[in-house]
Amino acid sequence: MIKVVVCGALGRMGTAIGRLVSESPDLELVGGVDVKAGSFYGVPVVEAARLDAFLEETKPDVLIDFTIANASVGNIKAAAAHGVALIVGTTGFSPEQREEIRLAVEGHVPAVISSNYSVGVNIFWTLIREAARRLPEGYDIEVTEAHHRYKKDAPSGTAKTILEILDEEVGPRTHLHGREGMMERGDEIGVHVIRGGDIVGDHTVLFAGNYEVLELSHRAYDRGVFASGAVRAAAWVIGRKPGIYGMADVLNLS
Ligand SMILES: NC(=O)C1=CN([C@@H]2O[C@H](COP(=O)(O)OP(=O)(O)OC[C@H]3O[C@@H](n4cnc5c(N)ncnc54)[C@H](O)[C@@H]3O)[C@@H](O)[C@H]2O)C=CC1
Ligand SMILES: O=C(O)C1=N[C@H](C(=O)O)C[C@H](O)C1
Repeated sequence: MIKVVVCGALGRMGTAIGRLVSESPDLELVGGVDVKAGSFYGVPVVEAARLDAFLEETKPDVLIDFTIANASVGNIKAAAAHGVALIVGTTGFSPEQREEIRLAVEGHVPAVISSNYSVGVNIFWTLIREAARRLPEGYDIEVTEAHHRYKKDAPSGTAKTILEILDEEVGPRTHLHGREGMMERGDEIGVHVIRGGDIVGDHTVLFAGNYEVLELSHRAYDRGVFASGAVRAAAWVIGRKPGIYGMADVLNLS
């Protein structure tokens, strides 16, 4: 059995992941970590300050982190120091935090890090790459994302990954976050963020040319799509060489 600890256990994603882990025949949920102690699915949730001691006590094989960027970096460092493999779904890292994570993980433990664990979004990213690569010059590009009212980071991690893909395929362009006032369109990529209600996660890329628009969209209807991808990654990561992997590696898309 693969022993799993979930960081952010009492959050929206932690709850969904904990349920799937507790129902899996191959995984054992040994506990959770959150800001306050509690319990979930019959196992303890310990306070964040007790993470090191909890890893020492329970000796999990994998830690799944869906928290918040500032907390996640420390959780990743703690797991790597204990030789625990990682699944990281948290978004909103700064470039400096990404570098801290790279240094903590590389050469120490295998880690899957992805801004989106849904199968559909991982295929969506490949379609965006393909469209950006094949379309001739002259198409204007706009990225839109919509999420629930409680989401803290903007733009979403998934939208940032979309921008990285577009930059790789069409060359780096300015990312213009919203528009207001008088301005002429240049060759920037417009980025637009919507926050409201209980929207689970919508992303759209528009390639607008003369007399035609190519629009690629993904819409998540339930967090289960992210949770099941993260749990699939947790089973996959065990026994891999130390280093950073993406969900494309788990799904064999690369
Ligand atoms: N990669 C993916 O597929 C997905 C990523 N996410 C990302 O996952 C993260 C969490 O999202 P939600 O579950 O919606 O947020 P949430 O706010 O519902 O849950 C986060 C939980 O982390 C806890 N937390 C904060 N500091 C902590 C610490 N030091 N140690 C342990 N727990 C701590 C909070 O108390 C909270 O319970 C966000 O960054 C979000 O963008 C969300 C959905 C899918
Ligand atoms: O916070 C969320 O809810 C989500 N966050 C991820 C992101 O920032 O891209 C993935 C998904 O869209 C849901």
